[in-house]
Amino acid sequence: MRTRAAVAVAAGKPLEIMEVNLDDPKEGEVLIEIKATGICHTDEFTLSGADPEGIFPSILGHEGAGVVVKCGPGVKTLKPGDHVIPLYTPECRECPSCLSRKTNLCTAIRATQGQGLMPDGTTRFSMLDGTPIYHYMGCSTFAQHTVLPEIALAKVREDAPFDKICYIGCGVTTGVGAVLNTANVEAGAKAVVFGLGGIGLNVIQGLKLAGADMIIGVDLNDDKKEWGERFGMTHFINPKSLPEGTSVVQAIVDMTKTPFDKIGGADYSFDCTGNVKVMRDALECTHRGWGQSIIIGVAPAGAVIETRPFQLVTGRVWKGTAFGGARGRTDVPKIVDWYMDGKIEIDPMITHILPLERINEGFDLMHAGKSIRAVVVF
Ligand SMILES: NC(=O)c1ccc[n+]([C@@H]2O[C@H](COP(=O)([O-])OP(=O)(O)OC[C@H]3O[C@@H](n4cnc5c(N)ncnc54)[C@H](O)[C@@H]3O)[C@@H](O)[C@H]2O)c1
Ligand SMILES: [Zn+2]
Ligand SMILES: [Zn+2]
Repeated sequence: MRTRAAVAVAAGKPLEIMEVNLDDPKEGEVLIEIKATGICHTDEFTLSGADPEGIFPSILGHEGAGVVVKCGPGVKTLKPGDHVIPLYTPECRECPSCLSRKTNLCTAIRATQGQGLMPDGTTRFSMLDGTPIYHYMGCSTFAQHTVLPEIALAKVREDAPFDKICYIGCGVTTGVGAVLNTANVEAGAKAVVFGLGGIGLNVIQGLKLAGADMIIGVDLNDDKKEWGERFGMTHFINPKSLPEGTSVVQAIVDMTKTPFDKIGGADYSFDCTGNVKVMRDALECTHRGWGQSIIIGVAPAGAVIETRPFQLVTGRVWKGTAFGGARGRTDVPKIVDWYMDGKIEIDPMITHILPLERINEGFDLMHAGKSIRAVVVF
């Protein structure tokens, strides 16, 4: 069939809207119609050329929601008409990683997904002249129709609006999941969130859901204070506004001290900036003996994190998380329920809605720091 897509023709170039060929789903694959897709920072990272694994031409996008149109042979758990959210972290429930119950990083299709291919090693998309177009993060949601393996689709309830729940395909789950799955934050905790963008705000609402007492947000942009407070942040620090000689680490340690606990430090911290210097501060502002710091941000190629080993010897823990530690097919439908039940918010974070033809404006808004999430609707 033919469908409409925004194609990333080369690194650093705007996306081009064009008609493309899309082949039928093969064994274990499903063809879906995308109804809405968010534009995430990671799409921008790849489009800019900074992603060493970026492949072109490709169809980017990994934060979508849509409807099943056609199932390939052997598909058992989905049927035409089902509402689904594509998963860049699939859940096969059969591989060593899935069976370990210790990670969400399913390895069933990892190798081909990283090469922009379906599990059989070929692509379903091509240009009208036959040139293959690569898949992206196994999802390629910047197309009106796309093909995914069955194990990379979460079936969700049919009354949930596509233009909101698409955000659960990455940003919401990453932020909320980092709190609930990776850090396992307990009620009463003191936590710090570095970077109050589309991910950090979801960490904040996850912390509120977990019952954290103190939620400190850190951002270089003062406009983010109001955004953070909107979702439950209790304190804000702009590192640029601290008194001369006070580090952000010292400021956080001081804020978290009590008459009983004169050591101070956060119980949990989250990096949502991708800056390795911020990651170090995030570790070092946590409490001696038990503080945990979770890395969510994606750093530039070749960047390394550093700290003194003594920080870990004295009980601090450094962790990272992908897709918020969520097992997609199991957890994503539950997060959709939380949204529909009003336990988490999405609507205010969708700051812009655009038609596919204007998708490049969504990237411009992100560069300018003007959007939390821009969503493309088909
Ligand atoms: N681990 C995962 O599964 C996963 C999933 C999605 C996104 N990400 C990554 O998460 C990061 C955040 O994504 P986003 O969409 O929220 O980005 P964003 O651009 O919307 O937000 C980043 C925020 O960090 C702030 N910031 C930048 N430098 C800072 C500094 N030095 N100190 C304090 N604040 C600073 C910015 O002002 C901005 O508000 C990105 O690196 C993205 O690639 C990771
Ligand atoms: Zn993303
Ligand atoms: Zn698996």
